[in-house]
Amino acid sequence: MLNKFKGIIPAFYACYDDAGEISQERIIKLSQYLYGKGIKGLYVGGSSGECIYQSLAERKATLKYVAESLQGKLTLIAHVGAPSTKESVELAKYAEELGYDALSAIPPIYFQLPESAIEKYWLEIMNSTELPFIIYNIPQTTGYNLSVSLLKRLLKNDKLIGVKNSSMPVMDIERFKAAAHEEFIVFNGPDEQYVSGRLIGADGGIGGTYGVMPELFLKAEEFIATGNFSNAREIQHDINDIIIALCSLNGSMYSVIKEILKIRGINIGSVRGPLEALHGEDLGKAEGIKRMIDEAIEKYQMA
Ligand SMILES: CC(=O)N[C@@H]([C@@H](O)[C@H](O)[C@H](O)CO)[C@@H](O)CC(=O)C(=O)O
Repeated sequence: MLNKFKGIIPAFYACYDDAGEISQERIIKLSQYLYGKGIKGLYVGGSSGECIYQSLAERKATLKYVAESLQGKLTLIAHVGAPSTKESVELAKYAEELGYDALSAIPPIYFQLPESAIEKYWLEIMNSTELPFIIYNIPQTTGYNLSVSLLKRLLKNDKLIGVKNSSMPVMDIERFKAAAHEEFIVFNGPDEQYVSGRLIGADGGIGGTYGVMPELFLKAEEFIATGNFSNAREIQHDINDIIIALCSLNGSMYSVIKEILKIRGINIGSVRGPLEALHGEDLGKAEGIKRMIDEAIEKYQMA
C-alpha cells in the first residue's frame, strides 16, 4: 500500500506569472513537464513551494491546480504546515477534499515552542482528516530536530506513515527507521546525500533540486536499485557539483533553478521576496549550469 510513496518525488516549485501572482497555466505546465519525466509523485507547497511566503488562498489555489492537472496519475503529498494550527488544519481539510494521497507539515515556526506544543500541533493536523501524515523534519530552517522519543509517541497514531528527513546527518534516517515499524517510510531530504540516504535505509526522496534535473535522480535511483554502486557514487558526485553551482550565484537557489527551467521553455516566473531573484553580473550564468546538467544527463544516458 505504501509503495506509491517510494521513489523520486520532486518538491514542486512556486509558479508565478510575470506580475508575481500564482499562475494556473504555469502550474499545469510544470506539473505536466515533471509528470513526463517519469517521477513517482509531487510534494506540493513545501520549502520549494515558498509556502511561508504565500497566503492561505494562494496555497489552496496551488494545491487545486496541481490536483486537477495530475489526479490519479501521480502520488500527491500536500504540505500544510502554516503559522497557526487553524490555518494548517484548514489546508489539510482542503487537501483531503481535493483527493491528495497524504499530508505533511513542518513543526510550528517563529516561536521556539516546547516539544509538547509541536506534538499537539502535528496531532491536531493528523486528527483533522482521514489522510496519512508525513512529518517534515528540517531543523536547519525550523530550529527543531525531531527526537526519537517524540517520533515513538506519535507512532501510536496509525495515520503517521513517515518522515521526510532533511536534517544533514544521514544517521538520522537510520535512527528514525529503527525506531519505527517495518512499513514506516523515511524520505531522504538533502539531495546532496541521496545515494547515502538510500543506502542507510531511506525508501526514496523528496527534494528541491529534483525538478531541475529529474533525469539524474531517476538514474541515481536506477543505479541503487540495480546494485551499481560505483555509478551511483559517481552520479551523486556530479549532482553535487551542480547543486554547489546552483547555490553559488547572486540570488536564491530557487531563482537559479527557475531561470534554467525558463531556458528549457518552462517559465514559472521568479521567486517571491524576501527570496532574492537572480541579479547583477550573475544574470547570464544559469545557461552554464544548465549545460552542466545536460552534459551529466548525456553522460549517464547509456549507463
Ligand atoms: C534545506 C532545504 O532546502 N532542503 C531541501 C533540499 O532539497 C535542498 O534544496 C537540496 O538538498 C539542496 O541543498 C529539501 O529538503 C526541501 C524540500 O524538499 C521542499 O521543498 O519541501
